Amino acid sequence: MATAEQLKALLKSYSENDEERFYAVAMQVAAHAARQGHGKLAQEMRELIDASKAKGPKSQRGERAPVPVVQPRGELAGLLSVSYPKTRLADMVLEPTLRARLERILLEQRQREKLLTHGLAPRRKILLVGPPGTGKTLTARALAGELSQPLFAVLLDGLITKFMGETAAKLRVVFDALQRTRGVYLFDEFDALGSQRTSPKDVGEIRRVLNSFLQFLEQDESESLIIAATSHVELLDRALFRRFDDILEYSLPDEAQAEQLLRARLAMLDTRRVTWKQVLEATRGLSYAEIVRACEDAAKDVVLSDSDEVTTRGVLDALEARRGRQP
Ligand SMILES: Nc1ncnc2c1ncn2[C@@H]1O[C@H](COP(=O)(O)OP(=O)(O)OP(=O)(O)O)[C@@H](O)[C@H]1O
Repeated sequence: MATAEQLKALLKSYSENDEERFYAVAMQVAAHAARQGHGKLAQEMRELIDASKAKGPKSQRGERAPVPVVQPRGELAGLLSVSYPKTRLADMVLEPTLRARLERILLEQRQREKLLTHGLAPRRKILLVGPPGTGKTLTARALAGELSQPLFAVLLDGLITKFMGETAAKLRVVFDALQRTRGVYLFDEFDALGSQRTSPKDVGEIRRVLNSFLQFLEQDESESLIIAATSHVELLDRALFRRFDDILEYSLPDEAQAEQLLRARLAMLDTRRVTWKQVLEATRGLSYAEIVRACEDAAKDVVLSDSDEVTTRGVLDALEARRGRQP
């Protein structure tokens, strides 16, 4: 029989439409069955997998692909990119206070009518701060997924450099869209916009852009959730902070969080012989994103060597290789 972890991984890859992972886990289940002496069952499973694969990717089988409900057009197309994430908060490893605060935002969003009838406004303007790879973008995806709303990523680079001189006008276009189409709007790498007014690099343009942004943010009474994310909180002008309903801080994972992440990402493989203590020590100083990539590398090595057993050495090497890539 498949292990509980394998079943979980199977269900997760199915719900995320990750066909490749689904087949990989299914093959692991078959291998597991074979090792347990259920050769016939294992063979049947492999045949079912091969038959399904032979039909080609599901997305190309003439089945209806999900049709995006909204697609930015015209001027907006260069300013917003839309996606419809299926991510849930439960997919993230989060420090308990942070999880509670995100759940609070969701609760207020879900109960907005109730709050509004009592003259109360739900939290809507959120600032996320913390080092790269700690889940700020993933949070925006999870909030959109939980609320079944589209995620609009604001293309800040385009906004500032491409339309130099017209940036405030472009910002207005974004805020108009935000009013018209309810969704989760992510201003990622927000520091590009909100750099300190006194910074030497800071010429008039950035200051004007920042001021317009602050004004738009303040005036905005839409139903959309506005999320600004930055890895450089020190670059932000303090004046920005009071315009947000909530400021959430992200940090690198501690050992318990790293373990949760590693176990979840290696769930489709056999990790029974891994010495977690040693592995966890090696995760120190790495971000969630780096640990996830190390898991992918370690898992690929296992699969490519026709095994399903993760070794301590394998994970340590993958983590070390990721650390080597740090700037
Ligand atoms: N808290 C987390 N729980 C689970 N996975 C995570 C978490 N944080 C990051 N990841 C993994 O790392 C990837 C990159 O994370 P994300 O883009 O959200 O980081 P970020 O904080 O927005 O970084 P940046 O500042 O570089 O944009 C995610 O897609 C996910 O695979």
